[in-house]
Amino acid sequence: MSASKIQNADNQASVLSGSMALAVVLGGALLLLLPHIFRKNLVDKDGNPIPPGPLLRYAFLRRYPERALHAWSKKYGPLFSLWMGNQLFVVISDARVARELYVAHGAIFSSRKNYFMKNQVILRGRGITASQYGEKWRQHRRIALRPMTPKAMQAYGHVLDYEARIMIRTLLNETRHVGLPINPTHYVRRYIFNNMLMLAFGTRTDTTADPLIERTLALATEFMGLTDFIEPLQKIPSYERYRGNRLHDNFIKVYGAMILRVKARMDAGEDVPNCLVKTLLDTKEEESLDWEDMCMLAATFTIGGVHSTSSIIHWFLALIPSYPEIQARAHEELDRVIGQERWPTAEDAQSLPYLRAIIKEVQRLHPPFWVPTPHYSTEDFVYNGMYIPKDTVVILDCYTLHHNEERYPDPFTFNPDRYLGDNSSCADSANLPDAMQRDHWTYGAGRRICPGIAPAEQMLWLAISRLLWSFTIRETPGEPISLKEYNGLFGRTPLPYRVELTPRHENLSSIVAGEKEITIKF
Ligand code: HEM
Repeated sequence: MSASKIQNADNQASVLSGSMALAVVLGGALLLLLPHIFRKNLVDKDGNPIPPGPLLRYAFLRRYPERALHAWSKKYGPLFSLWMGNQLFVVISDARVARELYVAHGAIFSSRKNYFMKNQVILRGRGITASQYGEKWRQHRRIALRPMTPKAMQAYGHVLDYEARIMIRTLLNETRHVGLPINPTHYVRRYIFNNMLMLAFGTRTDTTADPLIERTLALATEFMGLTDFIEPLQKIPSYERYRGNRLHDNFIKVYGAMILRVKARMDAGEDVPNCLVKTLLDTKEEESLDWEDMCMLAATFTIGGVHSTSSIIHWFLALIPSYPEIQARAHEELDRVIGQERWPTAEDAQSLPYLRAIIKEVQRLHPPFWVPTPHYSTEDFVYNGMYIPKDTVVILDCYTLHHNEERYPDPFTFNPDRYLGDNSSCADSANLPDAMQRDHWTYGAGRRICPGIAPAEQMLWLAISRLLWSFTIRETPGEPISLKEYNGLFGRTPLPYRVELTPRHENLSSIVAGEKEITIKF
């Protein structure tokens, strides 16, 4: 063999050994990566496997996560599992399974994962919503529920009534003075925000331009937007971590200042209405509450109520112009039962079944969250031969639950008729023994079910019944409202829109006139 041939053969051999080494390295890397790419199928000591689910692991679910969950539920059934990184998720898409796990076995499925961002950095284990199941959560929830008992809510009746009047009056004035059409966002948010301020702090804002509204809503939006990121990065300083710490400090600063103002009013002998903060100040020694407990409770209570409740009113206003025949039926019921001389009050709810059905149907088709706050399991459990290990995140797939054809025939159609004959409140409906009879799952389920259902239902009733009594609500010509798109990954509000509000009664101005806006100075 000539010297040059030998040289070529050597070259080829080294190229070959180079590519083999590369293949070995890549193969090794792939082997190491496989467990991070594909699901792990765990089994318990009796051989029960975890619920079936997709083959791959996911870092996160993109926009419209409900669509992916719905598709998977069709493929894998009403209880499936999903790996998000190294965390096992179990997804419930059926009413009976939801009741079995969340209600019948609530002692196992009522905790929260100790998420880094929301729980550890921002709320520091406080504020009910992110607290793990246990004594502190139980104690804080019991305290927060005090201003929302049926008796306490009766005492608030006139407050909610008053705020609904102010909302309609402001809308009427704006449509008159500024001209049509109108973006309802500010008005609806302020209505709910004032109610929440009364419930939490015994105070209100007297103008839509009050900077307090923007400030606290911005904090709430930031809270909802900040989520966890990859675990090793959580240990090192990062911008996200800085934002979480800053939000914690801002909660203390803003809500702490508001608590101190209530205290100053109480110290000055002012008759502060019953509210969460008054309860906290009165019982802080007896309940051993520290300053962070108080600030975080006030913050999450306010945040919990504002976005969720106002989002449903937004969806109602976005939706109703597309259904003139449904709006006409609601107007007919209002004219027949209430008439023109007065407008609906809280006491009229039982006499207006079609209106109540509309509100339930809006909540079914457009809840503020398709995936309510996840629960976390604290013991191993076997359901129907499927193993749910301790430390599993459990989520309620409300999109699939709310589009179940057996429970809601023709589920994608907005059809309030399906709720005619359902006289129960959402709170009572959640306690029905047959989960398939429950109206909807918008408020979650089990021991962590939303504690604010009673005020939320009353706020929704007063707002929606009075909007319908007062106005004909139409889409603005040339500005179609999207009912498919929405803002937010976890919370859902419609994209910004404007509607035309045409007063239905000559005496509307005199009905909403009268009382001056109350100013309560902090
Ligand atoms: C229409 C309005 C509302 C909706 C749709 C709603 C929905 C929810 C949902 C789905 C949960 C999670 C339930 C679960 O973990 O299973 C929740 C929890 C919570 N909500 Fe609401 N909510 C609303 C209004 C309110 C109001 C008005 C308040 C306060 C007065 C409030 C305070 C809370 C609190 C403190 C929690 C945490 C409960 C816990 O973890 O134990 N919510 N809400």
